Amino acid sequence: MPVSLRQQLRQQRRQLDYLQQQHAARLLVRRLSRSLRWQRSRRIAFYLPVDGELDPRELLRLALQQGKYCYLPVLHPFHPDRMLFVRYQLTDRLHYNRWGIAEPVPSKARRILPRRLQLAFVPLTGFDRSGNRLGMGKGFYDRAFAFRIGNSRSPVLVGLAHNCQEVAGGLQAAAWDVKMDAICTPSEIIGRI
Ligand SMILES: Nc1nc2c(c(=O)[nH]1)N(C=O)[C@@H](CNc1ccc(C(=O)N[C@@H](CCC(=O)O)C(=O)O)cc1)CN2
Ligand SMILES: Nc1ncnc2c1ncn2[C@@H]1O[C@H](COP(=O)(O)OP(=O)(O)OP(=O)(O)O)[C@@H](O)[C@H]1O
Repeated sequence: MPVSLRQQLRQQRRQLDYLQQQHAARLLVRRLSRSLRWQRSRRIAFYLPVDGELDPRELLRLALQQGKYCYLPVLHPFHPDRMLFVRYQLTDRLHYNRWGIAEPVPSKARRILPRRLQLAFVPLTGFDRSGNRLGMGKGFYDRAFAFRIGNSRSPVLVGLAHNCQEVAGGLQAAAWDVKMDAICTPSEIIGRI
């Protein structure tokens, strides 16, 4: 995997200032909350942003208000390369994982199997127009949604990204890479949701 490309893209998103981040997050809500896919989905995975990632928290608040079931990624307490999805509600206490990302407590009763999600918003460092994604480099999302490489069509995977995260020349996909069904940036939705 191209370490320097990942680093370069991470640096670019980190350089966006507070107002640019806020503006991007608002455009994202406007764009996605109108979509039929959003309206039809009751079980949705979000993430809590770090490192300049496009901030889906406004979208998360809207989903909670609308009575949807919302889930966040949590690093598996015993398997270092696995990630769980855990239900989140506004009153929940969050804990910081080893990379400083806030997570709910992964109690068994609140977990959901990734295949039961209807829609998942996926963080990324880079994307191309074919839905290829470059992540943080640990393969967590690729492993969690590996079943989508077969013929499964659900959940719909939507990568969220700032415009500056587009890799114009395209990304080389590895065999294990799970493609996004769509990429949503503040200015457009690329692909079908
Ligand atoms: N907001 C958010 N949550 C997420 C992810 C994500 O990309 N964004 N993940 C998506 O997978 C998982 C966490 N994956 C991560 C993978 C690497 C690093 C990281 O910062 N690594 C160090 C160096 C690597 C190391 O320690 O060996 C670094 O980049 O400095 C952080 C999160 C689950 N939660
Ligand atoms: N389905 C899988 N099963 C086993 N290992 C996997 C799987 N998917 C990815 N990996 C491993 O994870 C490593 C990192 O993959 P990659 O660089 O594509 O991560 P990423 O998509 O950028 O990261 P992330 O999903 O954490 O944001 C690879 O070396 C690969 O061996």
